Amino acid sequence: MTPTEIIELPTGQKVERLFINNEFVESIDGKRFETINPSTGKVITTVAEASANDIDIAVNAAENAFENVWKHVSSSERGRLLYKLADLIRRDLKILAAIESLDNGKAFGVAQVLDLPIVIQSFEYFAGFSEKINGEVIDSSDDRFLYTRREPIGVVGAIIPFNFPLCMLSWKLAPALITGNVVILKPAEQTPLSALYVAKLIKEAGFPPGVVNICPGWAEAGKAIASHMKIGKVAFTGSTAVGKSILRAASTSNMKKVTLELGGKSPTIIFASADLEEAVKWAHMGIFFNSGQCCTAGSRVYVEESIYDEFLEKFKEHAASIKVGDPFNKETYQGPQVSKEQFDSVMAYIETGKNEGATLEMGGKRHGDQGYYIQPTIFTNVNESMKIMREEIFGPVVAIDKFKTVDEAIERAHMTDYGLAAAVFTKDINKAISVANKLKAGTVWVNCYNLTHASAPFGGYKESGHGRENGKNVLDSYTEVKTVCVNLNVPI
Ligand SMILES: NC(=O)c1ccc[n+]([C@@H]2O[C@H](COP(=O)([O-])OP(=O)(O)OC[C@H]3O[C@@H](n4cnc5c(N)ncnc54)[C@H](O)[C@@H]3O)[C@@H](O)[C@H]2O)c1
Repeated sequence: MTPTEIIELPTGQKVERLFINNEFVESIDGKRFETINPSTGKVITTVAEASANDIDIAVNAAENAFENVWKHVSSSERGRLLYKLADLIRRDLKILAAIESLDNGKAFGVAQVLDLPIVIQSFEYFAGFSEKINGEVIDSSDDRFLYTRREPIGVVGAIIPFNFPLCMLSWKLAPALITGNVVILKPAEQTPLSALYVAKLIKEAGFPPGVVNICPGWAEAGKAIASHMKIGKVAFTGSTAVGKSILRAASTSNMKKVTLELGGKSPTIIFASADLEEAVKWAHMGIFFNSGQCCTAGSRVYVEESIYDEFLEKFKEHAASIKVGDPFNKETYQGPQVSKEQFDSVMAYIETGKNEGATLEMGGKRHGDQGYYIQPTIFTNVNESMKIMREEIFGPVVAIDKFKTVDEAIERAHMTDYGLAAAVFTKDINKAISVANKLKAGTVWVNCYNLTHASAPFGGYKESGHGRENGKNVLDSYTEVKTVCVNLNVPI
């Protein structure tokens, strides 16, 4: 199957325009941009590019759909539509995994068994909240009758990154829709295709026109969403720098609600009491999964001194045994970086690491002679004043160092502005729980890495974010709570 055939399947229609009001339309100014296959560097296709004017049109369509249709659709019907969408995604799982792999570069096999099941789980988990999003009656113990209502916010903006295009789409759409909101979603400029394929499925599932609008574009479209006066909430996932600009835009426009899922520089702590084989396997997954393009990437690994040499040897052996290459090859685990810009940025960090005096233990070079592949790269002899230990690299680059005491491990784990995730490896349950409880991170994995669940809150401490996604509490961030107070002394 050629890339073009994948994009055209299954109806013959091409998914390369803006999806507004359940129609695929060109942008107002006719602008288009290229989306590139990162494993070859060649253009897959061009896609209509949303400008601020297109966002305005989408917001008006969404507002109209909210006021005239969606507001009046029952919660159970909203749940039914989400279940239907999940079924259609399950039906077209291989096509979606192929598009994701083609546009992003992630391994096709991994997209099938990890990304797509997460997407389906998200839609089904939140569909299950239909008829369960209720207010409450409050006993005031006086002459008042108090109750609360949970109402949708209205038009919600969603801006997502390139690393998990479909997962991030589902984490935003599912809670927004089940709570009765309408959505304008902007996929990342590097990976617009899978969201547009989902747009076709949204129409097929029977969502009314205007309820979901998908507008590919660049920063201009994102800025238009963040500062739009009719958008009541923006849910953003991406870099901390852009997250800060979203917060500023929200505060200087209409004070829209904001949730931010941002970057990380997550520590992995491996104690001598760990199962070494398991620790090697999971720490590898922690950094090299998705070519290191994970917000949670375990890019700083701290190993207890007594097992450091053995761990390093085994980790290097494991890294060398993992297949890097064509994402459509069944054996492949690590594909290319998503774009030339990301490739150049990661290679520049590798140069910085060398110049800062870290020891390059393995990798550090381009892999192959086409596309944006980078060898799995390991640095040792590092310290927290180095740029490669402080900044998010977003590539297959890990820094490994040794520690002597628990306190030292925790102290060094905290030497970062981020706080998205952390991991602890030990067979000592008391140590595992005590260290996990102390770590300042939104998720702490014990003897595993990168496992998420729709029912578990996900988000960051410190500069890794604002608020949480997933879990039942995320529904609060998509609803307004209204208190109604009735004076019982006035007969009605
Ligand atoms: N915490 C999480 O849940 C999570 C998950 C995935 C990725 N991330 C983070 O995402 C980043 C990588 O993704 P990226 O490079 O696509 O991030 P990015 O911040 O460059 O872009 C994210 C999105 O924001 C848009 N955008 C860019 N500039 C904008 C602006 N000024 N105003 C509004 N929108 C703008 C982009 O077009 C894209 O759609 C990493 O920092 C990673 O850690 C976080």
